[in-house]
Amino acid sequence: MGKNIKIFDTTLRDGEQSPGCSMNLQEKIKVAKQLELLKVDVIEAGFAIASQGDFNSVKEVAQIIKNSTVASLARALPKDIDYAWEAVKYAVRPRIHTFIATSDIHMKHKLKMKPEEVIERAVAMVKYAKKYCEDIEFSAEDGTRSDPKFLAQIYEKVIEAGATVINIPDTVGYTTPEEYYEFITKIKENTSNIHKAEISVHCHNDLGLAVANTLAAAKAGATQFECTINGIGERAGNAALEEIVMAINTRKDVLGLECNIDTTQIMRSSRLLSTITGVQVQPNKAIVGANAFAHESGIHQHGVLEERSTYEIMTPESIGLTTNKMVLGKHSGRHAFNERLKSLGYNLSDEDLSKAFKQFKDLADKKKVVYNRDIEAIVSEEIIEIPQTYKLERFVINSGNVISTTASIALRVKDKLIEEAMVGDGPVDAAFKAIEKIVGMDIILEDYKLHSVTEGKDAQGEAIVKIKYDGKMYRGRGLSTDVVEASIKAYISAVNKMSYEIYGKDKEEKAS
Ligand SMILES: CC(=O)SCCNC(=O)CCNC(=O)[C@H](O)C(C)(C)COP(=O)(O)OP(=O)(O)OC[C@H]1O[C@@H](n2cnc3c(N)ncnc32)[C@H](O)[C@@H]1OP(=O)(O)O
Ligand SMILES: CC(C)C(=O)C(=O)O
Repeated sequence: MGKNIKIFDTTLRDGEQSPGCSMNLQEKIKVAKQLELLKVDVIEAGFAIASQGDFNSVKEVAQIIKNSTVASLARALPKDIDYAWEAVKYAVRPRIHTFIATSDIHMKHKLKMKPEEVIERAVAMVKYAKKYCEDIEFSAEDGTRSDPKFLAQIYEKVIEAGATVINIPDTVGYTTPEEYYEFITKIKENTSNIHKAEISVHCHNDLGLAVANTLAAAKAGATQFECTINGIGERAGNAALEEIVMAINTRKDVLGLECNIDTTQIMRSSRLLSTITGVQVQPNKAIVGANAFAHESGIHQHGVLEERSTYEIMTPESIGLTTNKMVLGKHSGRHAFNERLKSLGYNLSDEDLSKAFKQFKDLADKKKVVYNRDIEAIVSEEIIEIPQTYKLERFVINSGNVISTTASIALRVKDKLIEEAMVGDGPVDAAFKAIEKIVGMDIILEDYKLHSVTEGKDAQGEAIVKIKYDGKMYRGRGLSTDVVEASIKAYISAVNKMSYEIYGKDKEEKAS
């Protein structure tokens, strides 16, 4: 059994302070319901005095949420506390969270208050809030840049006044894990009644240390972690809930912690928030980024296919994903490629697999990601058993809006290289004419279609060509990121079918 950590989610308050992340009432309710499903211990639903909208949101969330404590932030001012209470009083478990800055820089320049006045105000406001509500959290804003002796004094007094939770925030994301651990330890040593309150930490990510600092604080005795979904929040954001929680669960052995979160709701929570705010998480974001459970390199893919734990320290299922992702690209290997083929219903012989794999690698050199449709296209080309009587050796297109288009095509027919150049109405027409000349037969082009088989600028173009000869129709298909090449390949593929049909097995001799 590890030490139980309470998860205090402030997505709806500090998270909403992220530029571009404000949410309306309905959106806040949706997020709050999801946070309840996630089983967070505390939902900080807003800053009730900030606006009528924030007040209404905190109040509605307080009315709806049954299983989590619902808190509102309040400055150390009676009017703020009145608003906070008016909004949270409907909750099954209401909390007023009041704060005042304690660093010299904030007291002098922002509050314009002396340290004694700050202590006096903090105590008075905790007492004021306590008249309304049993559960009072007190935060010393800019805690980590405050004098720890002064902090110990203020915490001692607010606990005496009735604070049930004391928060030691790293408001500007300034501390480091070891320093934070020592800082909290010092405060504990100098606050005689600290055992009567829960110690909370609230870390910002200005140096990218928010999660590390939060976890280090647990060692010093913190039992409440403040965090947000996707790590949103003021400036560089807050400690990310999903990272904290998965660290707790995955490294129980070293951290010795546990929490009540239903981790299978993590992905859903992350996506809901992104959908609502329109702010997507970066692909390489820990836990919830699109690449967090994706493998592209052959060596990794092979390892994961053999045994997932070779490269996955947690399962995708544990955060609510159905599966990991094998991304096929230029770093992928044969194992992953073959696995994908099998999942697509193809069981290729070793020889066919080698051919298809070579084509796949060639394609992957040109495209960032190779999709299932690309693979299907490659395989259906590879497994065609029609002999390649005519093979494309090279082509050159000379085109422009002030010259006639010329296509020069070189085809290998057995051991001969035959090259022809023709003028046409555009590159495809010219190329088809040049091929027809090489083949030396009166071929009728019945149909020609071109479309993209995958997405993006680097999509593969698929050309379908239907030719007619002697009353019979032959269909060919060509693929390439270059649409002219796709068209030429399609035409040659149709010609090869025609040639096979006409000349039979000794077609190569006859055709040449
Ligand atoms: C670290 C944090 O994340 S703290 C939370 C930050 N979040 C927000 O500020 C979002 C919501 N804020 C707001 O909507 C507004 O700032 C309000 C409604 C709270 C206050 O608005 P205004 O009255 O217009 O004041 P304004 O924001 O310009 O200035 C802040 C005032 O609060 C005072 N103040 C700041 N913190 C505290 C505090 N903890 N306790 C008491 N007073 C405080 C400042 O000294 C300043 O006082 P002054 O107006 O007498 O000079
Ligand atoms: C109000 C406090 C907890 C805060 O948001 C901070 O210090 O960053």
